[in-house]
Formats: sequence, structure tokens, C-alpha cells
Amino acid sequence: MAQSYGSYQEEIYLRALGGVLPEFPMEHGELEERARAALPPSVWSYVAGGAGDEQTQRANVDAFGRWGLMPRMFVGAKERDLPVELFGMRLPSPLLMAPIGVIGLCAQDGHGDLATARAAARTGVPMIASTLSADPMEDVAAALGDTPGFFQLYTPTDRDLAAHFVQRAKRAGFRGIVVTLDTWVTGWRPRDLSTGNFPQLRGHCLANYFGDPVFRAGLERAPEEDLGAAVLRWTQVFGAPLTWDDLPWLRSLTDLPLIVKGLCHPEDVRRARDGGVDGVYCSNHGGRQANGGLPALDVLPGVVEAAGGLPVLFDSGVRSGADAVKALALGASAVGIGRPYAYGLALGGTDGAVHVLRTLLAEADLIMAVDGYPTLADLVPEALRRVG
Ligand SMILES: Cc1cc2nc3c(=O)[nH]c(=O)nc-3n(C[C@H](O)[C@H](O)[C@H](O)COP(=O)(O)O)c2cc1C
Ligand SMILES: CCCCC(=O)C(=O)O
Repeated sequence: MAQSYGSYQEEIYLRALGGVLPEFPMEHGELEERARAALPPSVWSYVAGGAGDEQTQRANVDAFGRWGLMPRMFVGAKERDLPVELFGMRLPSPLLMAPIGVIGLCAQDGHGDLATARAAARTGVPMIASTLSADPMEDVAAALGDTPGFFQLYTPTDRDLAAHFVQRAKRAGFRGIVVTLDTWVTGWRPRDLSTGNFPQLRGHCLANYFGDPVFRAGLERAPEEDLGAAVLRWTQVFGAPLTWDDLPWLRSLTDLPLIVKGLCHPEDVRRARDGGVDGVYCSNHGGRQANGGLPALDVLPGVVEAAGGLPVLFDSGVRSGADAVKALALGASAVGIGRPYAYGLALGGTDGAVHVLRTLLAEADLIMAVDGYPTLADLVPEALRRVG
């Protein structure tokens, strides 16, 4: 049965009739401004900032403005059909929450990972839970309810720890493993270098490591007794600079769907597909890792073509329902929302994140209605035109 996300607009109209105005912002600019005011400055600059002078980060967003959907009339798109099949699961919509490592700090109580999982439980939008979490992955998975979750792996240099994370993720009930390839070392981030704010170096968001017996076995004293030594050990094990020779090992770690995140070059996509991954995730990490790069949306069509029918997840720069529709039309199987839901959490915890997701879905749904593209199958590249 088709689900009408546009009903969120009706809810808001009805509340307005009763004199109740929305508690949370209705568009991204205001969301950003209010999140900035709500978050401690160093957390704000960590989340909002990117690599270098943030040219790539801005280009990610601007790239959406170069495409427009061609409206079709007399379609009678009274009902829209947004559910997708992904890795054998039926999801209610093609949105995902992208992994955000310091999401814990975006919620006022420091438990943003749990708040995000609850937003996933309430909306059916899957959460991709980061390795860098303020709460252990088992607790995050438990808060997801019936909504599927994915575990995002930052591959440690210690292979036993990597394998143990993946085992724990499966046992906890995550339904897929997303291995992020573009962040084995942190990019050049001037805002954080100026504020001196590296949350992980203060032990934030390291719950998955600190509670892990394999990690603890590498320490002389427990993290609760010697935080400095535990953080130092974390810096040593955090990121393995993987090569193609490591892909068979990664593949051998799990029978869950394996998705590799950060792919942009078609040749890398072909090699990953040949190496047995179940999906590819086209992303430039929201411009946080390398400045001077191509906008993620511009590389998406090449990734889709090279993926040869494998699911392609996409993120980087999605700020509206219209953006999500364009990424879907360019071939994404599902679209990751990043900073916007973190800002929603900052403003209102789970309620704020739910609002952001419902807003994006309502706008996408209504665009599909108004422009006459009622199903996801209608969203094809030919539905778009270049602007200008
Ligand atoms: C504060 C922050 C932390 C992030 N942490 C992770 C992470 O732990 N793992 C990961 O794969 N990607 C991480 N990302 C990247 C996101 O998954 C996603 O690729 C990015 O946010 C997309 O760009 P956008 O938010 O500008 O749309 C992070 C992004 C932000 C903003
Ligand atoms: C070392 C990277 C930390 C989390 C992350 O992925 C990000 O801040 O973008």
C-alpha cells in the first residue's frame, strides 16, 4: 500500500488551524541557523565544518541546483509509491540516516546515537550506526525497534578487533556492514584545527572500543582508569589504510550485506563489484575529508553505470526532498541524509530528527505528486534536465 508522506503537510495545516505553529524549522537554512545557536560552538564547527576552505562541501550542495525535474501533467499521481527493496529488505522509503560519528554530542544528554536509533524506530528510516558512537552498538541496535540498522565500520589496524566489531554487529541485529574507505586518516579541517576540538581525542564516541574485550586486551590499564592511554591506543588502531588486497578479507568477515562507502570512480566501483560487495555507497564524506574534489552528485551517474545493477547508496549535499528526488532520478537506490538530521537532533532530540526526516519525505512525496512521477521507477535520468 502506498504511503502518503505528504500527510505531514496536512498535519501542519491542521495544527495551524488550531493556532499551533511548527516547533521546528521548515527549511534547511533556518534549521542550520537554529542548530548553530543550540550547539556548543566547538560541536557546531565540528559538525558543520569540512575540509580546507570547504569548496567541495559547498559544491556538493550547489550541484543539485544544476538539475531540474521536468513536470508531467494528467498523470493523476494521487498515490505515491516510495517503498524500496534493498538487500532483501523492504524499506518504507528510499532514505537512510548516514553514519555520523559524533552524533552522541548533538543531543543535549550526550546520547544522540540512541536518539537517532529512536528516530529510525519511529520513521522506519534505517540508521547507519557509526563505529564512533557514544553508546555501545548493542544498545543502539536495541533502540531501533523493528527498523533495520546497518553498522558502519571504520576498519581498525588490529584485524582481530575489526572482526570482533563485525561479529558484535551481527549479534546485535544489524542487517548490513558499511565499510567506510575514505576516512582511515582525518582530512585537513581548518575549523577543528583552530578550535582544537577533536571529540575523539577527549574519549568521546569511543564506547564501541572502550567496552570491547579485544581493544581492552591491548591496554595495560582500563580506559576508566587511564583515559589518556586508551585514547592514545585508539589513535593507533583507528584506521587501516586498506588496499584492494584487503577486500577478500573484509568480504570474509561477514555473510551480512557488505557495502563500501566513499566510492566515486567507476573503475573502483567495478573492482569492488568484482570483489563481491553487495552494494556501493557513492559519497565524498560531505566534503569533510578532501577539499578540491568533485561534487558527489556529479560522479553518481558514473557510479551507477559501473555498479551494473548493484544497489548504489548516495550521500553528500542532500538538503531537501527535491535533492533526494534528483539523486534517485540519477540512479541512487537510496539516499543518505547527513548533517540535516544531526541539526534536527540538536534542536529537539528524537523529535527533531523525526521532524527533519518527515519534512524531507513529505517534500519528496509532494514533488512526485505535483510533477507526475508517482513511483520511484518513474524517477529516471530522462526525468531531469540540466538547468541553464
Ligand atoms: C559530524 C559528522 C560525522 C561523520 N561521521 C561519520 C562516520 O563516523 N562514518 C562515516 O562513514 N561517515 C561519517 N560522516 C559522513 C556522513 O556519513 C556523510 O557521508 C556526510 O555527512 C554527507 O554529507 P552531508 O551531511 O553534507 O550531506 C560524518 C559526517 C558528519 C557531518
Ligand atoms: C576520524 C573521523 C571521525 C568521524 C568522521 O567520519 C567525521 O568527522 O567526518
